[in-house]
Amino acid sequence: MRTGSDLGVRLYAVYLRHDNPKYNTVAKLIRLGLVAEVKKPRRGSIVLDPLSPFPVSGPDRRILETNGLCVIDGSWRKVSRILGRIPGVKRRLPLLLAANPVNYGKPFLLSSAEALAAALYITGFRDEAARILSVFKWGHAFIELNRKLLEEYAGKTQKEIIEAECSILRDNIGLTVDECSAGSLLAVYKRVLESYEEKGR
Ligand SMILES: C[S@@+](CC[C@H](N)C(=O)[O-])C[C@H]1O[C@@H](n2cnc3c(N)ncnc32)[C@H](O)[C@@H]1O
Repeated sequence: MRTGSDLGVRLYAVYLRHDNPKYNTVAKLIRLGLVAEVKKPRRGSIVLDPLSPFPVSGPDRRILETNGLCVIDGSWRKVSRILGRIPGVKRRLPLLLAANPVNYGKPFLLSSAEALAAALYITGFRDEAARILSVFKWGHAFIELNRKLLEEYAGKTQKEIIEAECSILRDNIGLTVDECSAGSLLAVYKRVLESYEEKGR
């Protein structure tokens, strides 16, 4: 079996063990040797944090190649408080929809496996993204559901990705041109996260 280190990108997880390991996506990826568990992110690695103002973008590929990619796996109720204290090159993902059975169709907040796969896809590691998703029964649905969006973001700069997200949100939730910026997108995503925290997912 291929391991995290021969996927082409080193994948890491800070695994906080907040939920049932039977249903946890990172627990499975660690078990299969596709992701290495770490106590804190490796120096210089990209850390996936939904509250970063900066989206993962094409030029991040070089950082992934040299320093790897890290996910912080915990309960959505607790993880936002913890994320702020974790060091690293923080990146959020652009707008995508979850395809896992718990949150199917819901925007922005993805399972750890989906988040890793999305970052890999956007930075041009499509085979690696497919490999990560292939170990879940529902994994293929993530790319199918998000193919158009992923293609729109893949290889683009942060500025281009923010523009793409703004036009999607303008069409779907009526965000106005004046409002649309990295900061206003972050405010939208913060509200999404707060609603998850309230519902206790
Ligand atoms: C909060 S944990 C929940 C994991 C879930 N229990 C599971 O089994 O996969 C999900 C992690 O994936 C990453 N993630 C998910 N959605 C993201 C987004 N929109 N932007 C950046 N990172 C995201 C973050 O590291 C986040 O802490």
